[in-house]
Amino acid sequence: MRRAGAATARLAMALAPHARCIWIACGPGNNGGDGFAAALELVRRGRRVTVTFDGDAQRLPSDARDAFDRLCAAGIPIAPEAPVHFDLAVDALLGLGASRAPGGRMRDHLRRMQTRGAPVLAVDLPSGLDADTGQSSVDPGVAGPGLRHCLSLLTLKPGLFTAQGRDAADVVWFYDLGADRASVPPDARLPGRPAHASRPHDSHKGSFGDVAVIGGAPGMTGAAWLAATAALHAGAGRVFVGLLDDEAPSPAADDALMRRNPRSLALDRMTVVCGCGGGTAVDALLPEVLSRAKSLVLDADGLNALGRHPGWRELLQKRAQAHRATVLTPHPLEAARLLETDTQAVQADRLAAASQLAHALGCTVVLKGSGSVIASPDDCPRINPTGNARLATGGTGDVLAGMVGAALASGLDPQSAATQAVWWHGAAADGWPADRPFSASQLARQAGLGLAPPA
Ligand SMILES: NC(=O)C1=CN([C@@H]2O[C@H](COP(=O)(O)OP(=O)(O)OC[C@H]3O[C@@H](n4cnc5c(N)ncnc54)[C@H](O)[C@@H]3O)[C@@H](O)[C@H]2O)[C@@H](O)CC1
Ligand SMILES: Nc1ncnc2c1ncn2[C@@H]1O[C@H](COP(=O)(O)OP(=O)(O)O)[C@@H](O)[C@H]1O
Repeated sequence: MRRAGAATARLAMALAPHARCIWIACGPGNNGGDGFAAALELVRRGRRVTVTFDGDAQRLPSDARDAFDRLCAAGIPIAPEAPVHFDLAVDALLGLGASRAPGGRMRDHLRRMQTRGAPVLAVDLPSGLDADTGQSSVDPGVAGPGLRHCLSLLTLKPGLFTAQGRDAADVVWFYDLGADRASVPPDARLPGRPAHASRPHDSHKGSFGDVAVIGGAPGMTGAAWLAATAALHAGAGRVFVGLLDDEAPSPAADDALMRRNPRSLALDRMTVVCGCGGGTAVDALLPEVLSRAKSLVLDADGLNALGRHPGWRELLQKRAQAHRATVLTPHPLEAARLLETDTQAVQADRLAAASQLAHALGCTVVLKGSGSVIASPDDCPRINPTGNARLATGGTGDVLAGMVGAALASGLDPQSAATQAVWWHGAAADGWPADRPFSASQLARQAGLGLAPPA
């Protein structure tokens, strides 16, 4: 606890070096104890603190009680009220032990921290955030840049990076408390920037694979063109578009895209991206696609078709037995349909939902949304750390499907292809110039990414 307190104090001083008042809001458990220890350290270093305590000193766990006693012995009072002005707030109300939504004075304190415009540093976890799932019992609201920080102790928690976690925690710092946890298996991994490998000079378009996009039913052809454009810009060798609307004209998209009758495609030799704007028309082709595609990305209406025809899931299992790569890219509603549940249940535990689907269907699953989860049957799930709410606009999922297709076509295994494509897709949105309008069609042309070529 002393180490946690000292680390919190150091970070507080770095975040607000000229703070005239640091408010430390302490709760009834060891998270509060970390707050007491931080307050003591800050006072030792000459900082002015106001400490509030929402709990009962007689019922503090022993380490927290020690820290509380040391604070009292140093003559640091517990303030009856939160300060009117503060330059930094330290949220040490609830950490891992939060068992219900904060109420009463604790809730008022959290609201005060969120609305005063001063930065907030949460110790270990933002109060009310579930460490495993990223569900928050407190509305995290929206904060400006640099206003929310979380110092995660001992381990990084999955909930900081998915669902509501990214809004609640925002900037995540990590201190391992000096403990060696190398032997503890992780619940999830955070992928870093994928390796940037250059293409060998001695390569040709056949070296990077063929992608065929099958989708684009009447009125929805744009989705298929978006996926195809993204696949092309992401580096696929050749990209074919098999529209389900025979009559639709080809837009003035990239000239390099090749239009084909979807029934004439050599599926066995291609990476097929199926479902983008497919409507129910995709149903007529899906069994053949599932049976024959060399590798497959199933998105949108392809996933919905699978929900309507549970018998076709067997074809996915057969693909797995034949070691044919398959990646499903559901958003939470599509995942809910496949799991026969609702969106709320999927969002309540995104890691579990993605893993359950991956196991049930024997393929890699990308559960999209803030902190996309990538799960494969026999691998630790990944939580993608890139991306932002710019992506919350129509068509960006089609772009992702095309990017995953290009990555698979280049020879990457499904888990790596999905992880790398999701990473670059998010990174493109993160690096988007503030003065440039964002749209899925613009994004599709930025899909040129650092996808590593096959080993
Ligand atoms: N190995 C560890 O577990 C470590 C724990 N540390 C700290 O200890 C924290 C966990 O401590 P605790 O397990 O004591 O848990 P917390 O400090 O999160 O709180 C648990 C207490 O809060 C009460 N409580 C739960 N929900 C409440 C609500 N909504 N309103 C009011 N009271 C509520 C519980 O009845 C219990 O008394 C970590 O988050 C971290 O800050 C760190 O010092 C580092 C090491
Ligand atoms: N708030 C957000 N933060 C990060 N990524 C997001 C956010 N909203 C959407 N995305 C990403 O944008 C894409 C949207 O996909 P999807 O919902 O299928 O849209 P569409 O069907 O319109 O193409 C996904 O990759 C998703 O992860």
